[in-house]
Amino acid sequence: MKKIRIAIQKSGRLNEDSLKILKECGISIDNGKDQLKASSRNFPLEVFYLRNGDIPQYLKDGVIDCAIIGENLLVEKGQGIESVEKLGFSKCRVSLAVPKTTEYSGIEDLNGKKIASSYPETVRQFLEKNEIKADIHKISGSVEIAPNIGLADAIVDIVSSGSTLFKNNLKEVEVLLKSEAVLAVSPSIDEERAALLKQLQFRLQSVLTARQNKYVLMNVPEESLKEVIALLPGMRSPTVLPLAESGWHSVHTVISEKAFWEVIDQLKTAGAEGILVCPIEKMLA
Ligand SMILES: Nc1ncnc2c1ncn2[C@@H]1O[C@H](COP(=O)(O)OP(=O)(O)OP(=O)(O)O)[C@@H](O)[C@H]1O
Ligand SMILES: O=P(O)(O)OC[C@H]1O[C@H](OP(=O)(O)OP(=O)(O)O)[C@H](O)[C@@H]1O
Ligand SMILES: [Mg+2]
Repeated sequence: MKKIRIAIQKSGRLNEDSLKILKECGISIDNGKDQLKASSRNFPLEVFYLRNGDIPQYLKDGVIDCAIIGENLLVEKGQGIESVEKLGFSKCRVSLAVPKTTEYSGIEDLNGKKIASSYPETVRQFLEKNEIKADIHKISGSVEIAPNIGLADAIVDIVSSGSTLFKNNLKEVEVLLKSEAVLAVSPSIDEERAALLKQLQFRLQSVLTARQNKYVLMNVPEESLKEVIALLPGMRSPTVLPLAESGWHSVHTVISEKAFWEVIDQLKTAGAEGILVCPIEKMLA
């Protein structure tokens, strides 16, 4: 039986969360230190530990079937590679920044300027779309230093908290794209492995949905029951069980975390007490 070959980043921003999500999918990986390839004991899967930046080419060549990579790389190097699942971690944006002291009134200001970036293709597409003629200077790291040493007038790089820009006296003026970790698939995946990919996706979806939802339990007096149930944006409808003390009920439901914080005060006002919020491990459609 064939195994599906998945690439994850060897070390860096994506490594830990990629291994974590596979583990939550119930996939155990025999992971020796400094190993570049490992197999799963309980799922027909082989893991290849590679540089994030090299992964799109491996996918195109068909030597791996799928990978967890930053979505931004698909714009840079991923023509023909499909992203089949957003994974919700490593959220960032690719932005253009200029020195704080530069007066910036709009994209036209970039005409004739020099832009340093590790993502030249992303910059090229952005300039072409906006009909700007500027020089692109490719550097592979420490991009934020470029304007300070006179190498460029602007930079395009990844921004998350913005603290690297801040420390280098730069300001973010354009967001080129937003990114998060995704499951990307080789255009030449075969049928047998595509079926395994579907199984993997099903597991990933159940983990991702579970992460976004909470199991909520609360005690509700008889007179508040109708009002509380009306407030709950549940899946189908909540479970209502009697408490040992008469006139009281235990109400159980699943709520998306965001929605929960919106209704919590209303639930308390309506008479709900002893509200417990528990994580869900898996949620199957
Ligand atoms: N500061 C950040 N916050 C959130 N996500 C980030 C941040 N920096 C990068 N990322 C995301 O994580 C991915 C991997 O970034 P990282 O810097 O670890 O690797 P890389 O520079 O692409 O390197 P390599 O090719 O060496 O593996 C990026 O493509 C991007 O999608
Ligand atoms: O907005 P912030 O939260 O400051 O994050 C942005 C920084 O994070 C990334 O670098 P990373 O730390 O991955 O180092 P690298 O350049 O060695 O990849 C990116 O290249 C920025 O420099
Ligand atoms: Mg980086």
